Amino acid sequence: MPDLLLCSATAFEIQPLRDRLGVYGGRVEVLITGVGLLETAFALATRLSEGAPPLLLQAGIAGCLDEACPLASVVAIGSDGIGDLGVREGGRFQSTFDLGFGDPDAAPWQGGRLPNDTELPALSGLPVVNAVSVSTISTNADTIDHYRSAWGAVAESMEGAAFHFAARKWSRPFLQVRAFSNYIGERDKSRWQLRESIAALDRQLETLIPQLLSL
Ligand SMILES: O=C(O)c1cccc(C(=O)CC[C@H]2O[C@@H](n3cnc4c(=O)[nH]cnc43)[C@H](O)[C@@H]2O)c1
Repeated sequence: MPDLLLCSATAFEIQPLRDRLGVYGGRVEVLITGVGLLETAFALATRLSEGAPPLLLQAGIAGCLDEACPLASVVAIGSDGIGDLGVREGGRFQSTFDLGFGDPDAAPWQGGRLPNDTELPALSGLPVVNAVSVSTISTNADTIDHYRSAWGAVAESMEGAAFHFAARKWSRPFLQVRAFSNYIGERDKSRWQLRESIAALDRQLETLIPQLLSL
């Protein structure tokens, strides 16, 4: 059994680390979950039901909702949730919880959110920000404003909430780290910093993983 399960949506996002995985002598297992909440939830449930490692880490790129945060900077996620599960009607978004489906405080939910209330975000030494997970990448200004105001979101990904949900269900210490590849709503891919964000993520993982393995 490894000491740490490192998951990422795609192999590409953590390729530099995968190339040197041997340095951890079998203590770190990599799980490539696939893109999006559904694939991530299924991959994690399948893997964790075979025996959950004592520490869970998710790493990847993300969109950034705050232009004060530089691209290629790396953050730890304090809280995540599903941003687009519900209905948008008359310019107003209502979540499935708002519509009366499910209990927003039934575990692993807490107020309809999936906070990381372990010590790991703070221990990482990274800026801790809130995130929102979506199935449709945001390009609409009203939607982006809603994620900023209702969620306090600074990061947008397509898998974080599935990871927080699974980790909270299995009661394992967990940490989600994200490097900003783009500002959300930016459609000009030449302005994205994919290569730079993956390199920055890798530099953080290089110090973070030994730190987590020493806990
Ligand atoms: O083609 C596009 O417009 C496009 C926009 C955002 C992301 C992609 C990807 O193919 C990457 C998917 C991957 O990266 C994470 N990610 C990165 N930026 C964002 C974002 O602005 N909003 C949501 N997710 C983002 C995501 O977690 C995926 O795993 C293509």
